[in-house]
Amino acid sequence: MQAVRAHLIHSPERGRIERIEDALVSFDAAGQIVRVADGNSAPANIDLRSQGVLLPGLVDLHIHAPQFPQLGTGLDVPLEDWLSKYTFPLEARFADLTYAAFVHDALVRRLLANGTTTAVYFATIHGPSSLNLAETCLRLGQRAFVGKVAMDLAGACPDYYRDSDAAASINETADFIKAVRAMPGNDLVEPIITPRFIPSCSDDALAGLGELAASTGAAVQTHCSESDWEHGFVLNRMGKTDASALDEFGLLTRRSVLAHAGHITDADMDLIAERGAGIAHCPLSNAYFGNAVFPLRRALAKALHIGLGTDISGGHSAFLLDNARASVTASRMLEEGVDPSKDAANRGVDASRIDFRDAFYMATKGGAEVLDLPVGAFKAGLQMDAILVNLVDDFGPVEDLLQKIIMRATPAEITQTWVAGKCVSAPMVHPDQSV
Ligand SMILES: Nc1nc2[nH]cnc2c(=O)[nH]1
Repeated sequence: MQAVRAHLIHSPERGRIERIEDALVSFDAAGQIVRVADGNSAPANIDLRSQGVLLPGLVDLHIHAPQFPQLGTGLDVPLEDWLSKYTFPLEARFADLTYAAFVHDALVRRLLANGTTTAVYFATIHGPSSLNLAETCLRLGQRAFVGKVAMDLAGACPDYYRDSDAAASINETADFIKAVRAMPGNDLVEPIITPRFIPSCSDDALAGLGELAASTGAAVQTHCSESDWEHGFVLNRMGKTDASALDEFGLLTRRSVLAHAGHITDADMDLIAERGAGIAHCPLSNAYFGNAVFPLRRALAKALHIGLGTDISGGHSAFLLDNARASVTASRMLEEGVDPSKDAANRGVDASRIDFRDAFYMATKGGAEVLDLPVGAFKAGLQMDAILVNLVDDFGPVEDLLQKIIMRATPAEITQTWVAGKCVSAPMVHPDQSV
């Protein structure tokens, strides 16, 4: 048993923030929290009270690992052109395992340093590079879901970057699920079935992957109603929306993560809520590719499971808190409207704003709920996944600390990252002093 003494802030339920001054968090060898008690109730192994405040680790629901090399660039064209101009050529380079391993190592270290304790990844179409990403997460101690990307539709995908046919998409995904589950000592990484999006997959591939989800119980991730083009393309091909088509293919389950979902209808929201599927809200990426602002508050009011995603590299930041604050900003723009030539009364959508409390919940416990993972708060039975935040230039009352962290903390102010009871990143600590 280990015990960490620290000041804590968490949001065990949406809308409720709890600050616990001087707590003792005790956890077992598997990282499971056994007790949260008063700071002086028992001896501590580590005392972090003078070094900042401990928050639950950040849960990033949507990352394209192979797009890390182009982070911050290429956002000058719409989604459909961005894929063929920049993204497919870059992802195709991951056939080279040496290159893939180099990028994966850099990315996972960067995300851990930025406080991402749980990451949901799209890898590439290649089995070996996808498995290398899963191995990298396990080696560096990041909790993760990793998906080998399935995309087989000739004409929609370039010949140099696609699965040879539907059977290859299905069989290679099945092999990948087995390989990840068989990684020695794997208690952190799960495979996730990953049809890229409906436009790049044949009906046969989607149906086969849906059957695989049922037979393996694996989680599912895909893009859903992301942009006008994508939403319209699916309506045209399927005669229905992404959400209802995914449902018919068996791909809309309690274990599904739908990225973006900016154009879902009210009926889609009801269906997603009924299935218990979750949404990865990616406000930075949506500003470039989404053509609209996701009606987040309306979706939260329907009790959908919603967390946040960086969408590296559709979003230009590898720091989830940049998306937390962007979710607040985007909601304010939706509420107020964006076109000053319209009069104020008709400019925006009433009752759309969220604030830092909702953003904090989505970045932590909300993301955990989407994944049905025992993380996201400090409570007996949950895992000890946490970040130590040491805000510099903090002069105000302690009541404002969380708001300041959510709205303006930098990656450098995240000074330790803990996953499953182990400190896996302490970028500001000299190796000689590491815990
Ligand atoms: N943002 C984003 N949307 C997609 N839709 C299909 N592929 C992608 C991708 O790589 N990024």
